[in-house]
Order: sequence, then structure tokens, then C-alpha cells
Amino acid sequence: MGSQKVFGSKEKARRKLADKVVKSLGQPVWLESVSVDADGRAILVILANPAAPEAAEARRIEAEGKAELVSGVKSVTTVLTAERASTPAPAGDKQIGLTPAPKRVRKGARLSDEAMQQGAPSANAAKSSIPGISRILIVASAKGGVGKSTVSVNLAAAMARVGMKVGLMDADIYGPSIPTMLGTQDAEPETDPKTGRLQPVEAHGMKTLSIGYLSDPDAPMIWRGPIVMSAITQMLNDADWGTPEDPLDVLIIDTPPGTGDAQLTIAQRVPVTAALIVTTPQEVALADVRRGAAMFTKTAVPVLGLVETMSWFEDPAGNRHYLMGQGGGAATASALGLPLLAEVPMLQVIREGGDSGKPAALADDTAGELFHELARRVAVELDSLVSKPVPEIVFED
Ligand SMILES: Nc1ncnc2c1ncn2[C@@H]1O[C@H](COP(=O)(O)OP(=O)(O)OP(=O)(O)O)[C@@H](O)[C@H]1O
Repeated sequence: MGSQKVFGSKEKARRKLADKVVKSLGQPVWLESVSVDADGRAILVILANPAAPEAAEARRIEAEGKAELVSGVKSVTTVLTAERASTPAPAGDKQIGLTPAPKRVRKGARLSDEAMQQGAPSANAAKSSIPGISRILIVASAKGGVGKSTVSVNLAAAMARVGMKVGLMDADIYGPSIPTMLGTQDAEPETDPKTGRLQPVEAHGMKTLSIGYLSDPDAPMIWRGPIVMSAITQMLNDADWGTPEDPLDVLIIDTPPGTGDAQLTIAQRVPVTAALIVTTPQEVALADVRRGAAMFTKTAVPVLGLVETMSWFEDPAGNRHYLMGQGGGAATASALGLPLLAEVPMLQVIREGGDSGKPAALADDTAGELFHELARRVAVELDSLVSKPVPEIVFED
């Protein structure tokens, strides 16, 4: 949709609307570009200093507030991009990031064609270009609280259980829950004194890093845009996940819920091999999941499939109760032409595993088998995207 070339009067109308938005904002110097897509979504590219997140946030709130009021604008998306000369972060600032180096969007560039491609892997560059990481899988959901982190953790644990070299990175800035789910809340990643590189925390046979290790769990999470990217860039590039000779087979990234700019930025800037979308049955706000899938398509990230969670609850007599509706995940997957990779029922052991820091995937029961099967399917799908096979992993029933 957004990447389609649009000619004629519609294009003119969209340009006019974009001009109206620019005027409504008073043409500030920090406004890099404005475009409007065919759905009436205004996309604002805002320059921000990575070392001054509050100022960036203020710009963003101001811009969104004003642009939303322009008649004809249906929704607003902001993308923060780094100012050229960024000053170092103030000492004592709890950010872990270094200055990111995102490319700037050329003035007047149409976001759909250019910004969307910034840093995005090309369609056939399936392999991660980070030395020490063979593949990067991002786990995403259109809404919060659907069980995305639960799927990320258990998928990673199931893969590690069969001997894959797995990393799990928690990029969920709004509520990093992976440390709790792995029982590593008190861990603090060390830094190699010689190289200065972050050492991921080891848990249940996998390596992990989380924004949660670096922030006060009670502090409000206001990291967005450049700061998020700084943290993610450092966790990705400045951490010893693996070596070029002995790389991780897969790094799973738990992303923040939604399809806003935080997710877009990650999809654009991280050399992602593929994405997995998690949804609940009633979340068949098909439009939301479709929007998520469309975002990945635009950024040339292949979507492996959907995982439906909280699919049913089974009573002691073995009757299934579809508390959140039935068949929504399957219908959405089929509408999008994607496989439904798993239906995960509501199980007490899954919730307890998350709360106690011992993933349910590690047990020899229904949950363990289910995540084992999901891991197998994901490994196979990932394998089909990368020429080098997932090494010597035998999934047996
Ligand atoms: N299949 C399941 N059975 C039982 N409980 C589950 C299941 N999936 C998730 N939960 C529970 O639901 C809650 C929310 O799950 P989770 O934190 O994984 O969601 P999320 O989508 O990552 O949320 P957020 O928006 O905070 O990132 C957790 O308490 C988790 O233990």
C-alpha cells in the first residue's frame, strides 16, 4: 500500500495534506519530512538528539498532538532520526546506549520508499550481518499482554534444550519481563575489562540481555526512538553473543507490543532474518495483526507465521473452553497467507513458569512438548530462509 507509487490527483491531495501538517507544526527546524500515505496516515520524521531523550519526547508529543488535529489526517506516526552532531550522554544517565548512527532521511524523501528501506535488510539478505549471530528472529504482537514474552522465552528455552546456541534479547521497553521469566532479575551483565563489551547473562542454556537489567524496574519507561535504538544497538553490536567462528544459531528478540515507531525502527535498523507474530484468538482484530504483518513486508522482513496463545482452557474433565473465541488465529493466518505455527492453550504451568523464572518449555509435559514442536517448526522455517542449515539438531518426538 504505502510503497506503491501513486500518481495523479490523489498524490497531489496527499502532498497538500502533508503541507497542511507542516504548516500546522509551524515548520520547526527539527521536522525532517512529512508524508501522507493512501490511508491518510501522516508520517513525521523528526530530528532528535540521542543524548536528550526528554527533548525528543517533547518534540514528538507536540508534533503528534498538532498533526492529529489537521482535518484529513486519520492517524499519525512519528519516526525519530538522529541529529547529525549528537553530544555525548550526560554522565550518570542510565542509558546503556552509545550514539546510534542511523542514516538521515533526505529532505523531501517519501518515507514509504526511502526511510522504510533505511537499514532494512534486502529481501534476499536473509542472513544476519552481525558477526557472532547467524540469524535474528523478532517476536512481535499487535497488542500488549497477549503472551509475546512467554512465547519468546519458551521458544528460546526449547531451542536451547535441544542444543541450539540461542540468545534472547529483551527489547520490550515498556515492560521488560524476560529477567523475571528467566529468574535473572538480580543479574547485572558484566563488561569485559579489556574489550569493554557486554557479557550476556547465562540462563537455562541461553544467553540473554534485557533493558530490564539496566534500568530500575520501578522507574517509568520513557525510552523511545533514538534511545531505544541506542540500547538495542549496543545490546546487538557491543555484546559477546558469539564469535564469527562460533556464532549463535539464532538470536530471538522480544520486541515491544504494537506496530508503532519503536517496532518500525527495530524492523528497519536491525538485520532481521524473520519475524514471528503472536496473537490471542479474540485479538482477531485482524486489522491489527494485518498492520503488523504489513509493516514487516514494507521493511522486507519475512514473517514466518503466527502463534496463537491462550487458545483454550481445558477443565479437569478434559473439556476445552474457548474463553477468548475459537479459530481466530487460524482465520487470521489464512487471511494473511501465513502458517499458524502453534496454538498454545492457557496452562497454569506456563503462567507459573513465567512467574518462577523456570520456563515451562523445560518440563516433560504438555507444555514442554508444545514448545518443542513450535521450536522445531520455527527452526525449519528459519532454515528455509538461510542456506546454512541449523546445525546437527535433531527434533524427535
Ligand atoms: N498460554 C498461557 N497460559 C497461561 N498463562 C499465560 C499464557 N501465555 C501468557 N500467559 C501469562 O499472561 C501474562 C502476560 O504474558 P506475557 O508477559 O508473555 O505477554 P506480553 O504480550 O509479552 O505482554 P507485554 O505487552 O507486557 O509485553 C503473563 O502473566 C503470562 O504468564
